Amino acid sequence: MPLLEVKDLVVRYPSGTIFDRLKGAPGEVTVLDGVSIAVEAGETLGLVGESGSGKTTLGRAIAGLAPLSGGKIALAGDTVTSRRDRAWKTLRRNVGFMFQDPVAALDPRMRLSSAITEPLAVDAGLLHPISGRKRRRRARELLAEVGLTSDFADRFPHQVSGGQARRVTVARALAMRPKLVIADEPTAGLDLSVQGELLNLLNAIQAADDISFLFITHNLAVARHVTHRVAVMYLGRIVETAPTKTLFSDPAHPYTHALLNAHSPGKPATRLKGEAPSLKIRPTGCEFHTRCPIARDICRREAPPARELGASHTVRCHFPRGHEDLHVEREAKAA
Ligand SMILES: Nc1ncnc2c1ncn2[C@@H]1O[C@H](COP(=O)(O)OP(=O)(O)OP(=O)(O)O)[C@@H](O)[C@H]1O
Repeated sequence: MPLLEVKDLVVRYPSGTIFDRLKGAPGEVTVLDGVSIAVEAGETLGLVGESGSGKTTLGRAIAGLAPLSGGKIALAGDTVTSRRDRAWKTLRRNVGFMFQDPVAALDPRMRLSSAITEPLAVDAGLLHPISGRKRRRRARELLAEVGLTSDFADRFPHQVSGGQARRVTVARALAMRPKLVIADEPTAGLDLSVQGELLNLLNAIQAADDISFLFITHNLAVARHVTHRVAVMYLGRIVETAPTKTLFSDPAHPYTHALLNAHSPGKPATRLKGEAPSLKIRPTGCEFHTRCPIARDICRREAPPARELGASHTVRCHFPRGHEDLHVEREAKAA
């Protein structure tokens, strides 16, 4: 059984004003549309895709920070389908979240010892508050775990560098001794040497405690370096999942292929051709057909089901690259 299993997850947010709704516009936008992923204990699953594809929303939903409109999240066998479930609290405890912007995530008036141990205080609640002494002791332990000296406990967020702030967010994510850490763009904005140090730290933490990571990143070179498997998101859906080596050597989905081409090693990253459609007006059939170089009629009509291409390799495409035998089957069905 995987540590984390997400099945058919749907997240919708209210959208538009009441006047838009009176004019017939939909009152909500579907940000995640039937997402399924699994993460094994001690595994790092990368989550890649263009900006706006829903990566952060998926991370937040798994950490219990976004409303669930459908589907389920199971962590170590405990299933959550809504915030009212008893297991939701267990989920919050067992999933640590490293926010994308560490400086914005830390309260500028809060000393780092309080910021790091805030999840403990929130979990303990007002009825059984955790003592200040315990919090300071745990803060010192956590600072040591992320390679910062205990004098950081008394500092404020503006008194630390970008790399140190990232370490503070790692410490905070580890406060509850989670089984899974969601790292949202953990290396963004860091220079190469600091990036390397942070990745080494995450690697050491994983090796010591068998923690699993969901590693959200734009940086495909980093994803290739640190992940065991990668899931590719497009418009709120997972379009391909594969072991990292397979994904980079034999991408099967035309979107994955385009994404890798836009991020060729040694060249500056380029934007993909065409604009991603709005979440409010989802294309019919395959969501990628409006930008896909090989789209055919069936792609405009029918959403492709998830298909197994090999060990842990799944794709949602009627005509996966390198699997022409499956194309024949699709074409015969279309005819
Ligand atoms: N609270 C919200 N209410 C309405 N729409 C939202 C909300 N949160 C996210 N969205 C929308 O959901 C979509 C996906 O956003 P999300 O931040 O999850 O994408 P992302 O892939 O993480 O992008 P980035 O890489 O830029 O962080 C975006 O169109 C965003 O505007």
